[in-house]
Amino acid sequence: MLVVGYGPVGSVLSVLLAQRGWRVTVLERRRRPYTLPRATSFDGETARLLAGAGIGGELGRITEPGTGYQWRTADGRTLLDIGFTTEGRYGWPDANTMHQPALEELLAARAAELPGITVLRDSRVVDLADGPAGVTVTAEDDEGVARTFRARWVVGCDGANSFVRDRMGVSVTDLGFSYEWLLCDVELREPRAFVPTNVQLCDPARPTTLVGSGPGHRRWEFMRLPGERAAELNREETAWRLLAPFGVTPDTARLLRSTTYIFQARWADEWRAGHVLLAGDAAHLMPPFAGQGMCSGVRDVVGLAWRLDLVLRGRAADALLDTYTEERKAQVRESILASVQLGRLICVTDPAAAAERDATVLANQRGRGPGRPDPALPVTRGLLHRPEGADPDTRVPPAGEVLPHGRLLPLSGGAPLDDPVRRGFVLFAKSEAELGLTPERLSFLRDAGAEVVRLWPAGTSPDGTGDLADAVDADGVLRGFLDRYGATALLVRPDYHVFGTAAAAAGVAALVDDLRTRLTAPAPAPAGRAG
Ligand SMILES: O=C(O)/C=C/c1cccc(O)c1
Repeated sequence: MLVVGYGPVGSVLSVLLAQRGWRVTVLERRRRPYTLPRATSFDGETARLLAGAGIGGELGRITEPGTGYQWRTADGRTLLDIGFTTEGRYGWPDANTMHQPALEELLAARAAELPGITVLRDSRVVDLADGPAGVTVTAEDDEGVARTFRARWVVGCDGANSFVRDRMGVSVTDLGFSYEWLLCDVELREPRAFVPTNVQLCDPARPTTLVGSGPGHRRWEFMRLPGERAAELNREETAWRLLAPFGVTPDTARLLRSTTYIFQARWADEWRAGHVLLAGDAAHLMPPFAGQGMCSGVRDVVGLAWRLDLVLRGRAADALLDTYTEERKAQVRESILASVQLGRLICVTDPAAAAERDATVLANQRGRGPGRPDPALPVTRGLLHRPEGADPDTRVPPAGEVLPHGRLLPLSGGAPLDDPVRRGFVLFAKSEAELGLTPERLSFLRDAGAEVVRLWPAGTSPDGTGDLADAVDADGVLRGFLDRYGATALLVRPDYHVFGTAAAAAGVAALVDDLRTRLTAPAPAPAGRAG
């Protein structure tokens, strides 16, 4: 496996593959880790996915939970007020602010613990050729010395200006929604409270964003006004002048960086061409207003890692990788559209248009403003179970939904068990459910790396084997989820999206058989596929 790019997305992918026993070479063009922040936070579902990369124990140290996200008019009225909880649906705070270099350090340390990951810095990919058996990649160092690599699969996590994407020759859909902002990252010299953590000042005189970015760090973002020159904004004096009204001066803060950045709203139309795949910013870019850029990249590689693992182990056909583009592109498109919608409300510099926006939002408000998109969007197409007779283009809930976090306790009591979903597919079934799984179906599940976990009601202490196959659903979350859908069993994918549910033994058999069919189905027809 070869990964191009060693930002958070490339490192999470490398770790997830190495955890599954694969050798991964990473080619990174920078000589040294990039020490400046880009993303400032990740949501609770992304935190759970990052924990799956083995850094859950350390996330609390490098993050600070966000308390909320408030939008204010120029005269201080509240347009939107979203509270974040520290006990989110996915077992982590809803919003986790961070200093990105700290996250990257954590991931690099995790990668170093694992055998199988080789990170080659100062390696700029200059050529890439796909063939029937795999990909040949050439990289050059700063002196122009070239090295050639061969890999069965290559994943381009090489950012907005992705070489891999360009070489794949895929088209890009660009919504043309783009503004330039000045980003000022500061380290505060003294602790200071900001309530809520994230604020949008919807002032047409200067749309401004204030966000937390991890312990001791914050970011201010200032929109470039019509007629204002980027070169003027890019001066350090400008940053200090704009920060001063917020009490941020050289006496109170250190300016880590100030730079302008033009956000965009676009996605690659194909994320796979033959043995080459895309993830993260190489595949999509979005405005920052819902805090979903990096989170989407992490979701990409979580969805990719388990698919690649099954394909590499010969348990799934290559065609499974086409469901990656199908699912992720649809999800990311929703996140981009939602972020653009927020951006259209924020990036307003005409006072009359701003007054009209304020009046409209306030009139419609009744406690609700323009909503933050639910970060954990369901998968709506791709690798999902559809009961017999169901419309093949329609999702049947809860298929596709993201499973909430449920604490599992060992039958003998004691500390919660490690989350089994991190390791692969899991068939969760109520302890009293008749599963009727034949040895042949059980053997398919085992070969696919799937576990079967019988869920006992909270408060019970039944006799059992005491292993992971039996667990107490400590807070009733998972059994409650099953009850909501009238199900006795559910098959969840390694990315926590529900594959499907069943209400009786026949349904469980159908669920397992459908998974097998979908994993092993060959690609329909090669026509029209690049690569
Ligand atoms: O986490 C959120 O909901 C929003 C984060 C955000 C908003 C605006 C600009 C940013 O850089 C981050």
